[in-house]
Amino acid sequence: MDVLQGLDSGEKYRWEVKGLPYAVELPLVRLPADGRTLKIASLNLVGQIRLNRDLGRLLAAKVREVVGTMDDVVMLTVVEKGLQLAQVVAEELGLEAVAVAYNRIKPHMEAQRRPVIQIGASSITSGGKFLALYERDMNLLARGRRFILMDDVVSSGGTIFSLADILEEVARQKDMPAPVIAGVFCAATEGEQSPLLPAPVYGLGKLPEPVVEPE
Ligand SMILES: O=P(O)(O)OC[C@H]1O[C@H](OP(=O)(O)OP(=O)(O)O)[C@H](O)[C@@H]1O
Repeated sequence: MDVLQGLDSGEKYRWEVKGLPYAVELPLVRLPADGRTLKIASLNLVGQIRLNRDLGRLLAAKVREVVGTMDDVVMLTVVEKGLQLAQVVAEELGLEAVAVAYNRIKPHMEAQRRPVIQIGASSITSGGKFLALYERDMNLLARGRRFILMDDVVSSGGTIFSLADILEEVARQKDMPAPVIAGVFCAATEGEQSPLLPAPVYGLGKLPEPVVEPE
């Protein structure tokens, strides 16, 4: 069964996840990266209702197993491709809200009048980017004692490092103790994970190492 319904053309990677009763046929795509071309299996969960639901339920079970009670935990996630997955996980865990890092400062954040944190980041797919956190999410994070970081994919770890930096900055601005990250959760890890990541990474499945293509 191809839950992506064969809507992507071209070569595919068959992605299998323990506990998921079907494999997912991911398109292999080529990305520009520092003057090179990287070939990756593209997991894009945007708009994939069934896949987000099924992966989200599995991931929520993993969070419960690792983190235990959620009473003191706030989830921090990041736009764009991880957001629908985070929604399902949060619903499964009974959370009323999660903190979200946006990819830019937006007008409704009233950055001239209210606190906003913006930091640089990078990811395998986007290269250089920005993450922005605004007042409401800063205040939500300030209620946490432990934190979990949630994304669809962890590859170079650049996005996760920047989410951890955001948490540190919230702690600094809110005069909180150093943040305790109880785990990093994702649908898939890609390639080898950096040993410097701020917490253990719990992925449901693995994506193949990106391949540098010859010029
Ligand atoms: O471990 P990394 O190398 O940081 O890669 C993983 C990140 O890259 C992708 O996001 P992307 O930057 O493409 O942004 P988007 O989700 O807004 O499209 C993905 O959704 C993760 O957030």
